[in-house]
This record gives sequence, structure tokens and C-alpha cells, in this order.
Amino acid sequence: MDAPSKPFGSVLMSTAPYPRPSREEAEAAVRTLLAWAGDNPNREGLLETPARVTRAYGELFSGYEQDASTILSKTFKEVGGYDDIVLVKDIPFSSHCEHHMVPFIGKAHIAYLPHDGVVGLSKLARLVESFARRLQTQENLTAQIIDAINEHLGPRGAAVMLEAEHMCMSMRGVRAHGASTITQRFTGVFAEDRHEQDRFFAMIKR
Ligand SMILES: Nc1nc2c(ncn2[C@@H]2O[C@H](COP(=O)(O)OP(=O)(O)OP(=O)(O)O)[C@@H](O)[C@H]2O)c(=O)[nH]1
Ligand SMILES: [Zn+2]
Repeated sequence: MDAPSKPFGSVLMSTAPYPRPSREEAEAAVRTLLAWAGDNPNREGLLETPARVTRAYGELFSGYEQDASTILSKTFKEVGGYDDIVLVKDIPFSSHCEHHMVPFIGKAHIAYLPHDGVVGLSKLARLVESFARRLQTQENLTAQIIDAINEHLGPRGAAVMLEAEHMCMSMRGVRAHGASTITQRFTGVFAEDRHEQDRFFAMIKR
């Protein structure tokens, strides 16, 4: 097969921002998909569906409008000298896989060793939301969460673990119902010191 001509190839690889369609164009695309699924977009029950789906997309993919630096901007220093692990576990999240645009749903566990103050606990859950409400792979989601914590909190170490079920693997394709995917990433002390990693695992299991 011939290699793609240069302009075609460069369009495929481009990461430049793609022009945002109008709401009407997005609704027309949903009507096309309804017909592609084999239904009739003009039947009564589906008439409002394109408008509902575009509204739902606004919510499901609202993470593109959110910014980690804003979420993690406020820290507290009056914590009685507390400098041990802060762990928030079982943070529920739902995201969409970028390959099939089908949900993957699970829990995130986030820990860090404070360096100069702590962040409000809810902000860690908000951080997960901000990256989960985009098209993702679980690996990328894990990396984005820990990178943001490192960049904006500068902790002595951070640990992130995600467990999730991918609907694209259970509802279709291989249909491996109940299979769960675990990803984890460690930085700083958690990456260098096996003992700190073990404490993280023990706290999650507790
Ligand atoms: N690494 C990784 N893979 C994912 C994730 N979400 C979905 N996938 C996988 O992405 C792959 C896409 O594979 P392709 O062969 O291109 O697509 P496909 O023909 O639909 O693959 P099947 O799902 O095997 O039917 C599948 O193996 C999915 O299981 C994720 O978060 N991380
Ligand atoms: Zn998928």
C-alpha cells in the first residue's frame, strides 16, 4: 500500500484544536447515528433525543472546561504539623474510553505526602472528575491525575491507583463481564521507597 500523501498524513496526526461544531450540527450528527443504529430519528420517541444527547455530552465531557490549577489553587497550612500520608480512597468516577466512546466506571485512590500544606479533600475528587469527564484511556487518566498533584502541590510523594470496568470490554467485543482493570502510578517517596508503597497498599485494603 502506498504511504499516505503528506497533507493527508499531517491532518491525521494533527493535534491542533479542531473547530467546534454548532449545536445544530451536533444534533444532526446524533440523528445520523440514530439512523445508523437502524432506528428512525423522526419517530416520536426519538424527536427530542438529539437535543438531549448534546446536552448530556455537555455534562459528560465537561472536563475539557476545567483546569487542575484552579481546582488545586487553595492549600491549608494550619494542620498541626501533620506530615504523614493523606489518602482519599474509593473516589467514584465514570469516564469514556476514547476508542469506543463507551463508559468505564470505577474507583480512584489518591495519596500524597504533604510538603507545604494540604489541599481540601473534596478537591482531589474534583480533580478526578475534571480528567474523567473527557475521552480517556485509563492509563492517561492515571497519569494526568498524578502529574497535576505533583505540579500544583509539590508533595514529597504521590500515589494514584484506579480500578475500573470498561463497558467496551463487557457489553461488546470480548464480553468479559466483570473484568476489572487496575492502573497505578507512584512518584517521589512512593516511587523510591518500597515501604511507603506498602503503607499505601495497606491503607487501601483496610
Ligand atoms: N490500554 C487501554 N486500552 C483500552 C482502554 N479502553 C479500551 N481499551 C482497548 O482499546 C482496544 C481497541 O482495540 P481495537 O482492536 O483498535 O478495537 P476493537 O476492534 O473494537 O477491539 P475489541 O474491543 O477487541 O473488539 C481494545 O482492546 C479495548 O479493550 C484503556 O483505557 N486503556
Ligand atoms: Zn473502549
